[in-house]
Amino acid sequence: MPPKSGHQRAKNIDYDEDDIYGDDDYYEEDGYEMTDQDREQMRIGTIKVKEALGSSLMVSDAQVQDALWDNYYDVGKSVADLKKKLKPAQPKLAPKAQPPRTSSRFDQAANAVKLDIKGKQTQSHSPLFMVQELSCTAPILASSVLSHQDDPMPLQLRTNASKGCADYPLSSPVTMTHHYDSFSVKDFFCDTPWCNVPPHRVGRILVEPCFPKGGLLGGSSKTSKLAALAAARKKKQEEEKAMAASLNKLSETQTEADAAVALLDRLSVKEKDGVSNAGLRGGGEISEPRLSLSRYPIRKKSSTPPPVPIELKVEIPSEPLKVVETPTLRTGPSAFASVLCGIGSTTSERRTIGPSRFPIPYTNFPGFANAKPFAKPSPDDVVIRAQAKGAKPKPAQSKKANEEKLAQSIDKLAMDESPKLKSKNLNVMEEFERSGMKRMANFIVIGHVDHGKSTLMGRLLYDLKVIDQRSVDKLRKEAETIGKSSFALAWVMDQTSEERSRGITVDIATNHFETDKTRFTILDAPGHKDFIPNMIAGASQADFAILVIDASTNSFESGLKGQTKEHALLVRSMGVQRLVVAVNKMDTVSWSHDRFEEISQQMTAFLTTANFSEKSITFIPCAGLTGENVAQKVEDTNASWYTGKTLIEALDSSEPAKRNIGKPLRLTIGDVFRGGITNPLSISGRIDAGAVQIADSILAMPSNETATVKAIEIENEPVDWAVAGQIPTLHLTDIDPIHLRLGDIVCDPNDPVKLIKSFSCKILAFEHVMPMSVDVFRGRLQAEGKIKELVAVLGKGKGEVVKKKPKIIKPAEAARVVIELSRELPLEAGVRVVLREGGSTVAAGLIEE
Ligand SMILES: Nc1nc2c(ncn2[C@@H]2O[C@H](COP(=O)(O)OP(=O)(O)OP(=O)(O)O)[C@@H](O)[C@H]2O)c(=O)[nH]1
Repeated sequence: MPPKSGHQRAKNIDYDEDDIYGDDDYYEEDGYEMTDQDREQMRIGTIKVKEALGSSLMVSDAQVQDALWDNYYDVGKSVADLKKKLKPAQPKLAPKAQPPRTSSRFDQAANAVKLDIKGKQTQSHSPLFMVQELSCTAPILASSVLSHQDDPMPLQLRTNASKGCADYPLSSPVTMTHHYDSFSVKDFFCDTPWCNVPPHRVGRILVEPCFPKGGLLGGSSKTSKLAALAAARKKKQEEEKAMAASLNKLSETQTEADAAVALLDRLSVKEKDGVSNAGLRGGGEISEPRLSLSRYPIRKKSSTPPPVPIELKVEIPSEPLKVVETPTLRTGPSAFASVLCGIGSTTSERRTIGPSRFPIPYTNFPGFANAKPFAKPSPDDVVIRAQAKGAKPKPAQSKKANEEKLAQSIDKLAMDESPKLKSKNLNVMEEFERSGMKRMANFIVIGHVDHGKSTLMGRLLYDLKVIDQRSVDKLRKEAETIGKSSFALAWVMDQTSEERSRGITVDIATNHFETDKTRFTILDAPGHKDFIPNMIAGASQADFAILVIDASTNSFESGLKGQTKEHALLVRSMGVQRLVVAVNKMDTVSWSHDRFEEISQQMTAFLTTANFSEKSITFIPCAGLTGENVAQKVEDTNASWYTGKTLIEALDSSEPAKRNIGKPLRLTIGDVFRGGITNPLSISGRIDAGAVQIADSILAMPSNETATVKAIEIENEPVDWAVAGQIPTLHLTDIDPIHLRLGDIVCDPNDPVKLIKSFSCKILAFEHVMPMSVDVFRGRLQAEGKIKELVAVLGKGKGEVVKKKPKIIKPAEAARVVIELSRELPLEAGVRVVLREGGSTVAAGLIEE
């Protein structure tokens, strides 16, 4: 039978729903049906409890069963419970107020529980609290706080030792009935099993340190030092204690010789009235022994008995111990000191000796007092003066002259690290003519983006065996891996990772090939409008240009609106006169003759208006991807209408550009190389005019710094000289790399290019031009500037003045303008510049005298 109210409650905490439910939702009423086994246990238990209680206590069956229920049928506990419960109530002691400092953590926890209980009580008038299970092996407080709103019961605290605690019977298993106000922490824990554990069975938890103690093998040395200090203090205290104890003992047994000896070690006797320590050691009587507790540790008593008992009378001072003065440990004077100073051996004697006891040597000699040994020059001085008289007098030199001489000598000391370059003093013009070398030509490949410039050049190099099959296969494989297999040939020219990943050319790429007649340098320009400045830089080095046009439907037309026209205009502005127009991708239009004709006509019309002469323009149909009509004739039957030249043949038949070899050196720097082991600093670029040879001195502008040409290479071959039209690599010395930048001009130091900030030039307008801000490009050199003045509109043919001081120059008009730069640039007459504004080219110009 369940307890009278039938309220068996259990705290039902669903941790997952912990946050969802409020406090009241935690407690759930479970109806509990007693099993047959319960009933049988209850019956037997009731009989046993009643037997145990005997007739002394009047107890009802219900009470017994309540107790048994509460104690899980434990007869002993139920008996104890009932005995306690049915005893007349003891007057209750008021719980002691615990000082806050001594309250244990348990107390604090219990207080917290109490507060919690109080809080709950304000909601329900008489809650029942049960501390259900307390494990004694690991005393963890498992409290189940149960509330029952409908049951106005007084506060009950019920404890129960778990099964494992049967060995430790509770001294007073209780069912306490208190009003909640009188509930105290002491009551709360009074019957906990661990309170009654015999001391000898109380276990101790030893916490092993996680880390080794400080010391040699690890840990902080700080700990070990502190430990050592503490140990030293402890030891000292023990010693003092031992000393006091031994003194006490000594006072009782003064005659014990070994005790006296031990004590002697702790005694320090002050020297008094000339009585030395030696006297004490000699066994004399000690008049005033003083203890020096700190200096002399207690000597361990020898296990062997002393051979001769020494009788000593030791007076133990009755007064408190005083710390005595440290005995003087100074030794007596050495034999040498005694002889020299004639001092007695005792300290007192020494102290009384004054300076009079140190006689100054030689003072007894006659005339000592009047002697003036330093009045005359020393024998050494006499000799030096005599030598000085014999030497010739030096001419007086001014300070400045001395400094100059010193500087000269330092200059002589300075090591010339670079071996002096010897010039062969060649007549380069004669050498060039005598060499019979192949014609040289640099051409720039221009055209709208993706019209197939790089592919065409890759094919050209491949067909001419400049690159081998293996390299092309490798490029094709690499291109396939990123899904751009059609770009494999283009990658022969586009070598940077950016160019390959983007599939466009970014900067000028150079390569070389040669035919029977000519050595060609390819300058592959980017087609994208963002890289026009790079294209301009390439154009400044070109003798002629290949304009690549995509023949496929709509591509040609979109190119005309894009960079096809702009590039053509720019190269013309840069002085390029000859143009090979490669009508590319003819395979995409099945080698349509009509398409080729259409493109040729439209382009001729445009190019002639851009100042190209018709006879200097050649149209070649080709397909760079397939290689048709590049190096080999096209075999496609659809192309039977074409009987003209291949692209290579067209290039080879072009007239070589005129070379200005006889003019002063002008080289535009196209590249600067640093960090080579044998050649730490090199530049490359096209020689626009003049010639250069090894050991020549050159001047870099605008830095205005000179350098020496250490060596020259053309197409990786060492040479002694290079002339206009070639693109050599010059290895330099005697200059800091910071003075050399792309676009700078290398010139003859005897005939340098001037730095100018303002100039007059003839321009060809591509857009409307008026007084405005422009970016001025001279190859890769660039500076901000302003068109300050529109001087005149010029006739296109002869350049005569058509209109003075125009307000605006229309596209395709020629004009003379004055430009002012924000900074100085190396510019001179005959140099071509490009004027750009807001990302588009507005005009190209030729600087006038
Ligand atoms: N069908 C066909 N496709 C071609 C031909 N030539 C080039 N292409 C393709 O055209 C695309 C662009 O070729 P590129 O050589 O990179 O063009 P590009 O003019 O050098 O491009 P940018 O240097 O970025 O201006 C590639 O996918 C080529 O495979 C051709 O003759 N026929």
